[in-house]
Amino acid sequence: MSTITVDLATKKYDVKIDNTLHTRIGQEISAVWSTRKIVLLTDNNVGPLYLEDTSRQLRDKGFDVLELVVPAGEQSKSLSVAGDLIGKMASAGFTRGDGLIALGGGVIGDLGGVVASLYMRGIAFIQIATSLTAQVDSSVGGKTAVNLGDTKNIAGSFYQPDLDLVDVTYLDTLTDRDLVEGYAEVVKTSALSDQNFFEFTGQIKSISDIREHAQELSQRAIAYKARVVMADEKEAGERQFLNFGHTFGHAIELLAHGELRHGEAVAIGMVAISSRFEQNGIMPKGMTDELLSRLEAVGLPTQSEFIGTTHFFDRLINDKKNHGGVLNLVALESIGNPVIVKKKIADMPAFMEN
Ligand SMILES: NC(=O)c1ccc[n+]([C@@H]2O[C@H](COP(=O)([O-])OP(=O)(O)OC[C@H]3O[C@@H](n4cnc5c(N)ncnc54)[C@H](O)[C@@H]3O)[C@@H](O)[C@H]2O)c1
Ligand SMILES: O=C(O)C(=O)C[C@@H](O)[C@H](O)[C@H](O)COP(=O)(O)O
Ligand SMILES: [Zn+2]
Repeated sequence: MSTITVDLATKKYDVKIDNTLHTRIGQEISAVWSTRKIVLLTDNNVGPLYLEDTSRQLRDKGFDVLELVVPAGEQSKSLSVAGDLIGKMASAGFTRGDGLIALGGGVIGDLGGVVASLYMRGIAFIQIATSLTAQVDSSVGGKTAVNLGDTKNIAGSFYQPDLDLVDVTYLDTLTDRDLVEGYAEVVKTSALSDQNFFEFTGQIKSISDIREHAQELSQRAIAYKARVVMADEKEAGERQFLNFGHTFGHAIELLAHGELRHGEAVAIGMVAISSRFEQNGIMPKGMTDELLSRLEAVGLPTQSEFIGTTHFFDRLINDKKNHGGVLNLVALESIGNPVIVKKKIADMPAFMEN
């Protein structure tokens, strides 16, 4: 088992990575939580696969489990779904000393984090990450959020879990499309992190390579993300780097109205911003091709007809790196050396053309 500790000013928790954790859920959770009422939140894809066994393990340790299941997919990251869950918890008599466990991918983690942070102004929270996106990225670092209309992650909080369990065995039941989506975040992290990690993603040539190396990819991605989050929990500075490809990615994700997964949109966003910065001399020649080869090797999309449209530019205003009409865009001076480049939103159409 490998353990990466996220040590923050007000909270310290472990991310445990091991392929036997799914058999030891009760043991791992009872080691950090006293017996209490628990919401076990999942979606209707993960539920039929893992809810019964997870619930049983928790009950065997004396926890009182309320299973709550939402429809799978981004649509469940909404204030109305969060409100519905909070209502169900209140009806079931949940109190401040109780807890919520998110058993699922990034949607369940982000939604569960919002609910845990709002219920009675905050109850204890644990993540069991079942998708690659959740394992390599979303379950670590405490960003929680729901979407509102056509704005992505607009309502949320920084709310750290007490424990994060990452077991790659769960990926056996994940579809290739959902696996590959998560891999886009791994490519992102490897480029931000260091040459050695970037060379490692350069050796991943197929979906079966991702599956074979999932645990090492997770360990490396989590180690990098944990370091960044420990240095800048609330995204005042270097945590913005984790948003590489996301300013364009989130805009494309929304304009695609559910046709693109988050990671797919991020793949397109990384390529689009890199090729602009490469042409402007901010990123070195050849780096966009390096990213492209990694993304294309596993079949990720790398282009979108939405880029450069009026709707696309309109969406940039909701980026959290928009400070008074100036965007903090993430570029890479070299692998392992991300930088922030400031651009006025009003100048973005010209930036994309020249
Ligand atoms: N908080 C963060 O730091 C952060 C980071 C990255 C992404 N995100 C968010 O995460 C979301 C994307 O995450 P995702 O790709 O995990 O999406 P998701 O949670 O929708 O999971 C993708 C699909 O896989 C299914 N699934 C999950 N685990 C499974 C398993 N083990 N077996 C079978 N099916 C399984 C889900 O039911 C869903 O249909 C987006 O909303 C994105 O904005 C958040
Ligand atoms: O953890 C972070 O910080 C990230 O930015 C990770 C991203 O991969 C993730 O998609 C995040 O949810 C984006 O957040 P937002 O602040 O741009 O909404
Ligand atoms: Zn992301």
